[in-house]
Amino acid sequence: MPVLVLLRHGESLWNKLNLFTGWVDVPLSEKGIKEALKAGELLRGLRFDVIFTSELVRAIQTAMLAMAESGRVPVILHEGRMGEWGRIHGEDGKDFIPVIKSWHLNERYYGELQGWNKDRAREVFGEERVYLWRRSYDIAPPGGESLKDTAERTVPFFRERILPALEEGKNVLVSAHGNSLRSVVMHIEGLTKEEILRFNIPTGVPLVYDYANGELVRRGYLTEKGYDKDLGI
Ligand SMILES: O=C(O)[C@@H](CO)OP(=O)(O)O
Repeated sequence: MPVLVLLRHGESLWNKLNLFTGWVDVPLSEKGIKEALKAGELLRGLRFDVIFTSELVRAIQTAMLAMAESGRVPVILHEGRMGEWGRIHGEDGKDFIPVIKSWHLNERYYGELQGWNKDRAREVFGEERVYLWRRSYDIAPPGGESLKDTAERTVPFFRERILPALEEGKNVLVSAHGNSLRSVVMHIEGLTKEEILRFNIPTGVPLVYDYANGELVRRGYLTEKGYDKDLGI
């Protein structure tokens, strides 16, 4: 039975500084690197056939680090000259996992909030307003994307690229972001606008689904103690 794993990147250097990040392309912190390696350890029993990541380095790093000790080598499929010159020829190079990057999986574009400290933003704009910008379905931060706007690019990508891979029987890892993954989970689980307000995904904890008879069935968050089915909403 094919498996879908959704993985929010480990802590980034801007998560650590409590700054709104969005499309600002910052790397993982040391804690984030450890979280990614830990996720990889937990996922060791699964053999992934394809990996999808956003175009942002924190998601790419997370996927690569998680796969570091998997016994197989994740290889980014670049386009253009990089793609031509990076082609694999020898038989020995066969055991790789294709990594497909797409901006469709990028974090919500945070517009004018990118670079603001989250506590400072609450002081200036008020607790309630900032909460709605961050967690509501259709209230967009100034100049940025609401979750609904984000879903307009993540969900078609999910339908057109990720679901077909599952239908082909492939095990799929998706390494992306808090809000881009919230929009995907909202779609998979059919969450309401009220439920999505309360839903957030922890960094570096794999959320696992089984794909059976055209349906995704939640196995839950994979932790050291096993699976935890509770989405916390
Ligand atoms: O800053 C961001 O890009 C995101 C994820 O860290 O913020 P939020 O905590 O509002 O989801």
